[in-house]
Amino acid sequence: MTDTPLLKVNDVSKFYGNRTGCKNVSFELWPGEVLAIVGESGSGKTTLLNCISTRLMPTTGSVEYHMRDGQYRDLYHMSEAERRFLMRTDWGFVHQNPADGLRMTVSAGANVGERLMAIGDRHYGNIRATAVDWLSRVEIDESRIDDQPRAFSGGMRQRLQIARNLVTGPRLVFMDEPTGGLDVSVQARLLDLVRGLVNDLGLAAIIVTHDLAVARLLSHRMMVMKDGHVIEHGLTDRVLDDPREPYTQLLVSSILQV
Ligand SMILES: Nc1ncnc2c1ncn2[C@@H]1O[C@H](COP(=O)(O)OP(=O)(O)OP(=O)(O)O)[C@@H](O)[C@H]1O
Repeated sequence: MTDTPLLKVNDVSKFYGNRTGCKNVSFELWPGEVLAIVGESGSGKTTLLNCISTRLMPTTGSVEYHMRDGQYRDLYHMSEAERRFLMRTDWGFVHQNPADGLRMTVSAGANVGERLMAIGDRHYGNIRATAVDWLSRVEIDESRIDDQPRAFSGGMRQRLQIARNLVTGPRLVFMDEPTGGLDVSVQARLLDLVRGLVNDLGLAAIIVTHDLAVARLLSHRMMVMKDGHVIEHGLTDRVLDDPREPYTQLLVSSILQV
C-alpha cells in the first residue's frame, strides 16, 4: 500500500425525496485495500456504493479519486465521457446478477475481449489469447470460450463477469453482493477465487454484502450501516470479534446463532 489514498469520500449524503438513502458518509480507501459495507436490507449499502461509483449522484458531498497521472479529481465534477472512460479502464463493477454485467447473447470470449477492445486493443490474436488466459484464471474451461453465458450455470456466469471486469487491469472494483443468489458451495468457491485474484492483482475493492462471512473472508476493513448512517467502522477482525455498537453486536450474534 502507498501513503496516498485511492479514494477520498467526503460527507456523502443521498436523499430520495424525504427518505434517507445514506447520510454524512466519509472515509478513505487505500490502494490494495478491500472494504466491506455491511448492514441489513434498506440500510443504505447499495445507495452508497452507487454514489461512490457515480452510478447515482449524491445530494451532497464529494468523492476524490487518485487518477493514474497522480492528480485527484472530484468524480462528480467530471464529464460523463471522462466518467465512462474511468469505468471502462480503471474500475470494475461486479453486479449481484451476472446478467446485469454481461452480454448474455455474445460468446464468453467476446464478453472478455470486448472490454479489451474498448481500451484500444485491436489485435485479434492477442485479444483471444488474453480471453483464454482470463477464462482459465476464473476456472472456465477453454472449450467454453465460444458459448454464450446464457448456457452457463450461475456460478460460471459470475466468474465470467469477474473475468470481464478484471481483464483491463482495473485499480478499483465495486462489488454488489457478488455471491448473492448462489448455492452455498458455489459461493465458497467463488469467494476463494475472488480473494485470490484480489490479492494477486493488488486490487482495491468496495464490497457490499449483508453476509458477515463474506466480509470476514474478503475485507481488511468494514463499515456497518444502519438507517443510512455508518454506525461502526474499523478493521474487519476487530469489528467482528469485538463489536462496539450494540447494533453490530446484535448482527454478529445473530450470525453466530445460526
Ligand atoms: N430509487 C429509490 N427511490 C426511493 N427510495 C429509495 C430508492 N432506492 C433506495 N431507496 C431507499 O433508500 C434506503 C436505502 O436503500 P438501499 O437500497 O440503499 O439499501 P440496501 O442496504 O442496499 O438494501 P438491500 O440490501 O435490500 O438492497 C431504503 O429506505 C430504500 O427504501
